Amino acid sequence: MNQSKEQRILNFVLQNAVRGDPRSVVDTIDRYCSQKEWAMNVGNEKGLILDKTVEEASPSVALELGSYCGYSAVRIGRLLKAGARLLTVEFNPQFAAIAKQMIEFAGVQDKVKLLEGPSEEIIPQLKKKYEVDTLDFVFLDHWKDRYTPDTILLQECNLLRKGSVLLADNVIFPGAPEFLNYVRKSPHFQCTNYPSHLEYMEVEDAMEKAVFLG
Ligand SMILES: O=C(NC/C=C/[C@H]1O[C@@H](n2cnc(C(F)(F)F)c2)[C@H](O)[C@@H]1O)c1cc([N+](=O)[O-])cc(O)c1O
Ligand SMILES: [Mg+2]
Repeated sequence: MNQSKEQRILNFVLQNAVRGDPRSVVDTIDRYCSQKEWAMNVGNEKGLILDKTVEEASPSVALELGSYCGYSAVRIGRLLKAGARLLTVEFNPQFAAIAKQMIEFAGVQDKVKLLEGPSEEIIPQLKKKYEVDTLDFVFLDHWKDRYTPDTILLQECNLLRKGSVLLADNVIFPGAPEFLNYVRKSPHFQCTNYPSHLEYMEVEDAMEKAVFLG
C-alpha cells in the first residue's frame, strides 16, 4: 500500500534531520515541502510571524488547533519557557500519528501534548480533563470554517483572559472571511493583520492576531 505524503515527510525528517534538534526538524520539513511535495505547514515566512508572536506572548499554556504533521507544534514547542506547555489538537488519526512521531523526534514531547479528536469535543474538556485554567496563546490553523465557532466556544468555556493572544493562519488564502469579520467587529478583540505569503508559494496570504480584551 503506497505511503501517504505525510508519511513521506516524516520519513524524510527521520532520515535527514538531527534527532532532538527542533530547528533542524523545521528546516528539513521546509526543504522537503519546497523542493519535493507542497504541504500545508505554516512554513518559514509565516513561521517567523508565529515565532515573534509566541515570544511576545511568552505563554505558560498554549493551544494549537490543527497539528497536521506537527511542524508548528515543534516550532512553538521549541520557544516555550521551562514549565510551559502546548496542547495541540488533531482530528485525523493518520495525521495525529505522524505529528506525535515528529514531536518526539524533535525532542519537544515534554512540552507538547497532542490531543486527538474534534475541537468542539476537546475545547470543553480543557479545564477539567487537561487542567487548564486559561489559555495565554491560541494558534488557529485547522479547518477555516471552524475558526469562528471555536473562538466563540473558547469564550463560552471561559478559557480566554484579558490579554490572551489568538493567531490565525490563512486569513487570505484559503481565507477565513467570517473569522476576520467576527474578530474585527467584536469589542472583545484588538486585531492586527500580518501580510505574508502562502507557504512555499508566491501567493498572498496573511495571519491575523486577535488579543482578547475581556
Ligand atoms: O485547509 C487548510 N488547513 C486545514 C487544516 C486542517 C488540519 O486540521 C486538522 N483539524 C481539523 N479539526 C481539528 C481540531 F481542531 F478539531 F482538532 C484539527 C485536520 O485534521 C487537518 O490536519 C490549509 C490549506 C492551505 N491551502 O493552501 O490550501 C494552506 C494552509 O496553510 C492551510 O492551513
Ligand atoms: Mg495553515
